[in-house]
Amino acid sequence: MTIRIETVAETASTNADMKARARDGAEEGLWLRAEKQSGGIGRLGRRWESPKGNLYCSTIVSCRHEYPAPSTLSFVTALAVHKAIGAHLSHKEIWLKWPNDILVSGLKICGILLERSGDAVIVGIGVNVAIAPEIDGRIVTSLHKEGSKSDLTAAAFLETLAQCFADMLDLWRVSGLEAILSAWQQRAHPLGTRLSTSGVNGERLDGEYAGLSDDGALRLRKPDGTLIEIHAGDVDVG
Ligand SMILES: O=C(O)CCCC[C@@H]1SC[C@@H]2NC(=O)N[C@@H]21
Repeated sequence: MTIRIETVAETASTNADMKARARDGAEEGLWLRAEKQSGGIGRLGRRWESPKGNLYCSTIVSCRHEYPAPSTLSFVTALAVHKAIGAHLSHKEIWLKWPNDILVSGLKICGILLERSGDAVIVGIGVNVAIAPEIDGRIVTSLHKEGSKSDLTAAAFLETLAQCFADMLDLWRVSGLEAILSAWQQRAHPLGTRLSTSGVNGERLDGEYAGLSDDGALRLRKPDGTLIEIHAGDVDVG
């Protein structure tokens, strides 16, 4: 796959732009990056603060029935971001948190948003490179705060990320979901970590992390010992 990166100074949302490009026949390998976004979109209809200094980018993945389910691209993307962050913060503990969060020093450092567009999936990634804006009232972190080179730019980080993403996409297509979920679980916070989940209907459930199911659902051990599977929603550590 040939990687091609296009950068604009500002747009509303790189995901929205990539959807339009997908309708015009954009091909895999294309990445759109904006130096800032005026209408960045987060998961569950939230806003994504997008000041200059951080990475805002989107790419496109074509899906076919012989590949794993499109929704599992969230694990592929999280693994790619994890690897790219590891390349710039080699001495830090970097954990994956279901469904597609990356935690550095226990704090959120990026956001991933997958959107369907016909037979393709638009993968949107925001990474706090230089600035750590408050996300939903939570303290978050950035690559600079965690000790990356202070001159690391969003553009340079995307060069690393686009290659990591191409590698993980290959693993997903060639070795399948089992290999991806196994790699994901090796990089997740420890088994037994206390989690608090909020489902789509707002219902909260507390329990301990007990790994993933074969299709990528979150396994949660409730205080009474029963095991449940979570297929959608948000998860907090602790
Ligand atoms: O809520 C989240 O955690 C996901 C945030 C995803 C933000 C990225 S920034 C690049 C792309 N364009 C958008 O409008 N959103 C995604």
